[in-house]
Parts: sequence; structure tokens; C-alpha cells
Amino acid sequence: MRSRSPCSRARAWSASWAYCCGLSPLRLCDVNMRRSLPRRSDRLDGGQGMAESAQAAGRPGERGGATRLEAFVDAAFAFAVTLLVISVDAIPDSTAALVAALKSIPAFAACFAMIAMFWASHARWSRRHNRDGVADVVLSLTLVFTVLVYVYPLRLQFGVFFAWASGGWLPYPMAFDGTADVSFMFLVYGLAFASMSLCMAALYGQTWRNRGRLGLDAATRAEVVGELAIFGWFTAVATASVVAALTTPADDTSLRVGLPGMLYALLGLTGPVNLLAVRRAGAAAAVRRAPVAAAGVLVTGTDTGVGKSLCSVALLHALRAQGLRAVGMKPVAAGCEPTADGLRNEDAVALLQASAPRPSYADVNPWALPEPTAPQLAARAAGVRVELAPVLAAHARLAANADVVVVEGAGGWLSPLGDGIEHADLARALQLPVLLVVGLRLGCLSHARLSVQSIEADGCRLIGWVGSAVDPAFERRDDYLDLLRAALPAPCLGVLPHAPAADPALLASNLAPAASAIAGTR
Ligand SMILES: Nc1ncnc2c1ncn2[C@@H]1O[C@H](COP(=O)(O)OP(=O)(O)OP(=O)(O)O)[C@@H](O)[C@H]1O
Ligand SMILES: C[C@H](N)[C@H](N)CCCCCC(=O)O
Ligand SMILES: [Mg+2]
Repeated sequence: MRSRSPCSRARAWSASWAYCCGLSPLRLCDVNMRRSLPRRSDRLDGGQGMAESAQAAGRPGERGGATRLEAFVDAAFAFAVTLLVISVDAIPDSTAALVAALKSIPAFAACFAMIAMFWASHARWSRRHNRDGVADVVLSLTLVFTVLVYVYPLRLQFGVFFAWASGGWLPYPMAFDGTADVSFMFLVYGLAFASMSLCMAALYGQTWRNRGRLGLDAATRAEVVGELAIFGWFTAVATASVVAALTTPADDTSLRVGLPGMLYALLGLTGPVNLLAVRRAGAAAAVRRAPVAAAGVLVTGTDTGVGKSLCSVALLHALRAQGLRAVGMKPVAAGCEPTADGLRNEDAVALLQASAPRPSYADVNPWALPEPTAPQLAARAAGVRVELAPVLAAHARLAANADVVVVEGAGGWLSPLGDGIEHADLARALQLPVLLVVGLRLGCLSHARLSVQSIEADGCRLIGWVGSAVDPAFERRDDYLDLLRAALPAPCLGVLPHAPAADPALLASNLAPAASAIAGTR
């Protein structure tokens, strides 16, 4: 949540000013954003620059290169600005004509700022939340359509405003025939402004609807509410102006001409409206979710069946040996048996039994899917859609009574946890570093390096890796460990020897360095 600084009022007013002038292309307040892995097929850079783009984006999880939709929207906005420029009638052929042309600059600049503000708003939404669903595409294209349709009315509106404000020194761009014409101009302008604002509000509405699946944290949710408040406020003010233009009595000239325009002064309250909404949403989230001081780690592997569960259970024992309250979690388990108590998964039961204090099964394993296959398939077979919201809630309950929560993934790093949900989404939503379990067998060098590349490209933090001797016949295991130590950018935090049917508690001492590193993240 944001802090309430003494200068927040000043910030609110400057925020209003910046938004209304279109000078705030990026967020006014900095909050960590978390979003899902970009779909590589959509990327114009062909996905080659994942690492660079994730770094260039500056925040973990932000999208780097542009999708085709983003490229189209950018091009359309650029075209709209071009329309403004070429609407200057002809090349001046005298000093007087040049001065007259220069006098159109204020209107052009204001209109440019307005269009730039909507472009920047869309770019900001797109980079952080866009999933290119049908609704996202339709709303984005509607925004483009509206901008292109209204580009000239916007220009005329601003031209008239500057002519009026300069007492006629700047030229009127159109002739007026009575107050009806002025009302009509406000009507068109108000409709344009309201339509564009409504499109942006609807895009953020989409983000809000999908907040669970996107795994947005409390701060990001509060920010989305803030953006909704901004564009909702814009829409309300423009609609009020339209209503005023339509309903003020025709015989009251000053009211008819003045009221629709004066109502736009209310845009000066945009900053306070935004801050109020963000604070209320942030406060509500804080009440729902008590601050969590627990440390944690997301255990992933170079593949399924490489020893993530063995490692996670042994890690719980190692953490407990350091005097910590350590609980395990298997958020999504594909492969559950029906029991008298409900569906039960082997990994989740082992994690639960190694946990102290003992949590409820439902919190350890919020998504218990019967079929032992990819979680997406298992979820479809069970007729459910995996979402992150129950996972976040269960994790918060576990963390409230623990010093450390060890979260085991499903399959490898790029095995989706559900439709549209990646391990990276989980790591970001829970703000967990990642521990990679490398199944020591022929081929693991490539699997380990690819996994590390992918974890880093997703903007997640690799705390280290653990070797697990899954293959008893693997003769070059020690040589491979040397190669892995040299090749991987994070430290080796333990090696589990080949120990079939071993009690994980006996392997805890092998993971003491891992336990210390994880406990140190508190
Ligand atoms: N170091 C080891 N020594 C002996 N057996 C091991 C070792 N590591 C893993 N195994 C065995 O390999 C099998 C798979 O291990 P485990 O269940 O820990 O894998 P996992 O990565 O958690 O798989 P999943 O993706 O299904 O969760 C188990 O039977 C386990 O006992
Ligand atoms: C069923 C299995 N033991 C795991 N629970 C799920 C493994 C999912 C692997 C998905 C993939 O192919 O990457
Ligand atoms: Mg497992």
C-alpha cells in the first residue's frame, strides 16, 4: 500500500494537472506490477529478446516487445496526430499567412496532448495487463475508432477555446451561428471525450474482472481501481457536459454557452479522485490480508519426477531443524486419490506431514485434481478452471502461522499451472524466489540451463539450485555437478544422493545451505 505522505495533497493536484494536460504518460505513483508471461507467438520480436526486454521493461514481469495489437494501436494514434498536422490548410506564402498558421499551434498542442494522453494510457494498460483476449482487442479497436472519428471535432473544440481565451487574437476555426452551434460543439466534444474515457475504463474493467487469474497483488489491484476511478471520472465529467449542452434552456444564453465548458474544470479533481480510490482499495486489501512476514520459496524442477517433492519435504525438515515454523504447499496437484476426507495428493500429504505447525489439507493443496497429467488437462477433465485467487488466500493463511512457506510447483518451470497461469505468475503473486531442483541424469545440463534462462527472463529471482540423484546408473554425476556449478548463475544449495525410499528427514542436513538461504529472505 502507498504511504500517506504530508505532500500527498500537492501530489494529488499535480496529478490532476498532469493527467488533464496529458503530461503523465506513465504512472504517477510507483507500485510493483505483476503480470503473466507474454505469449511468445504474439511478439513482434519473435520472442528473441525475452531477457533483454524483461530487463528493459524495468519491472519484473512487465511485457517487453509489442504485440500486433499494440503495434496497430500505436500506428493508428500516430495517424490521428498526423491528421491534426495536415489539417493545417496550406503552406503559408507570406509572413502574415505564416503568423496565422502559427496561431493554430496552441490548439494543435492541446489536441496533441489529449491524444497523447489516451495513447499513453492505452500503452500503460497494454504493457501491464493486456492478454489479447477478444474483449481487449474489441475495446482497443473501439478506442482507435473513436479517436480517428473525433480527431477534427477535438481540433475545432480546442481552436474555439483558444480563440475565446485570447479574446479573438487567436482565430476562431469555425463560424458560429448562435448558441445552438456552441451547444452542438460541446455535445460533439463531450461525446468524444466520454467515449474514449469509457473505452479506457472498460479496458481496466477487464483487468479487474480477471484480477484473480492474473494473480494481481494488493498494490496492483489498488492501482487498477485508481485507473478505473480516473477514467470513470473523465466519463462522468464529459457526460455531465453533454447533458448540460442538451438541457440548458435555449433562452439562457450565458448558461447555455458557459455551463458545458465550465464543467470541465471538474477534471482538476482527477488526482484526488484517483488517490481516494487507490487508498480505499489499498485499505480494503490491507484489512483482508494481514501483513505477511513469512519467508518462502517456490520449488521448481528441470522436469516432472526429478525430486521436487523429496527436496521440498527434506527442506521443511532442514528449516525446522533451524528452529523455524515451516509449512509446505502444493497449490496445484494433478494426480489425487479419492479418500473419506476428499481428494488427496501424495506430494501434498507428504508436505503436510512434514509441516509444523500442521496446516489444513485445503490450505496446503487448494487445487486437487484427480488425473495425473498436465494441470491444464486435469483441470479440464475435472470441469474446473484453475485460478490464482484461492492459492493466494490459502498461502496468506499458511504464512500467517509460519516463518517459512515452501511452495512446490507442478512439473517444470514452463509447465502451466492452469490455462493462462504460469509458474512465473505464482512466483510474482507470492513474491517468492525460486529454487531449481536438477534431476541429475544425462540431458540435465541443457534442461537446467534452459530452466534458469527462462526463470530469469520472466524476471524471477533464482535463489539457487539443488541436485537430486534420480538416476542410480548415472556414472558421471560428480562431473555433471561440476559442469552445473560452472554453468549456472546461482549457487548449488545442496545435493540429494540417490536414496530410494529414504526418510526425507535424514536428508535434511544435505539441504542446510538451502534452508539458510531461504530463511535469510525474511
Ligand atoms: N535423490 C533421489 N533418490 C532416489 N529417488 C529419488 C530421488 N529424487 C527423486 N527420487 C524419486 O523419483 C520419484 C519422483 O520424485 P518426486 O516425486 O520428488 O519428483 P517431483 O519432481 O516432485 O515430481 P512431480 O512433478 O510429480 O511433483 C520418486 O519416486 C522419488 O522417490
Ligand atoms: C502428474 C505428474 N506427477 C505431475 N503432478 C504433473 C506434471 C505435469 C507436467 C506437465 C508437462 O508436460 O510439462
Ligand atoms: Mg512432486
